[in-house]
Amino acid sequence: MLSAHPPLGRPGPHPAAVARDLTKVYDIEGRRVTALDRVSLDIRRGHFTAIMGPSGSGKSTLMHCLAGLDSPSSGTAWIGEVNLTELSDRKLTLMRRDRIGFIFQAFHLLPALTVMENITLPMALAGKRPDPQWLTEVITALGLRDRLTHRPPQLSGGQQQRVACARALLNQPEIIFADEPTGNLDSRAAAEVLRLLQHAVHQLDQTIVMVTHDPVAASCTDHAVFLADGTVVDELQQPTRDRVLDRMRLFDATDSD
Ligand SMILES: Nc1ncnc2c1ncn2[C@@H]1O[C@H](COP(=O)(O)OP(=O)(O)OP(=O)(O)O)[C@@H](O)[C@H]1O
Repeated sequence: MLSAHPPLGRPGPHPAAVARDLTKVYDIEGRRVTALDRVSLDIRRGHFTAIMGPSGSGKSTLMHCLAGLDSPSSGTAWIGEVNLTELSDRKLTLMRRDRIGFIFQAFHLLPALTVMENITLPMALAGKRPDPQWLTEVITALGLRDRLTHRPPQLSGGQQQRVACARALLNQPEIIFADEPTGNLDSRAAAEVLRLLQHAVHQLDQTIVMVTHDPVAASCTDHAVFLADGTVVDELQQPTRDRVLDRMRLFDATDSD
């Protein structure tokens, strides 16, 4: 299960996740669609990484392969030292449950459960008890102390996404994958969720990978990776909104060529 992967040559601690030559080809009624074409990438531990690119560029496919939600046609994905492509389905399920956190655009909370029950459910299903001190810290950091007995339908979208963030953080996963986490929120609620994700990375040492279309969201990250046609075409360190917008305009220019 443990195997070394070739380093991309960057300094720093062992990456939280690694892609090497990840390729994903879909076959739709005899028509082959290459969603990922030999993508190699290191996700740095303790960093906030954005995955950006035009619609259909392969962002979700890359995230799903890195998170063990989908299997590549060829190439390898690691979480820490574990090669996902060598895991059985059962071990992959345990890996996702125990070591990976997820935040989705549509929150995916259970409406009949309270906020507290939603936050603690994944750990309860894994037969684990949260560390009480950490639970309090997460609930406080996400501003949910007064909401714990509420149910999701009683909350705004921003509040629901904060519950989903708390649920993802509680297990202290090695890495959190967030798929358009601000896609359903107005700009104020989005800014709040992004601030909390930044806080989780910089104060709580969490690693987060976020797929986003939004240059403002990308500007909250430490590193933006740009995909086009299933390949990595650019990366920006400490991206600002304007630099991300400039990069996105290049895609528009290429599209209209
Ligand atoms: N299950 C699937 N079956 C067939 N083709 C797929 C499947 N999932 C994705 N694709 C194709 O793979 C390519 C990449 O899709 P993907 O969803 O990863 O892109 P994306 O960058 O996340 O797009 P968006 O920003 O619109 O969500 C697209 O051409 C898409 O049509």
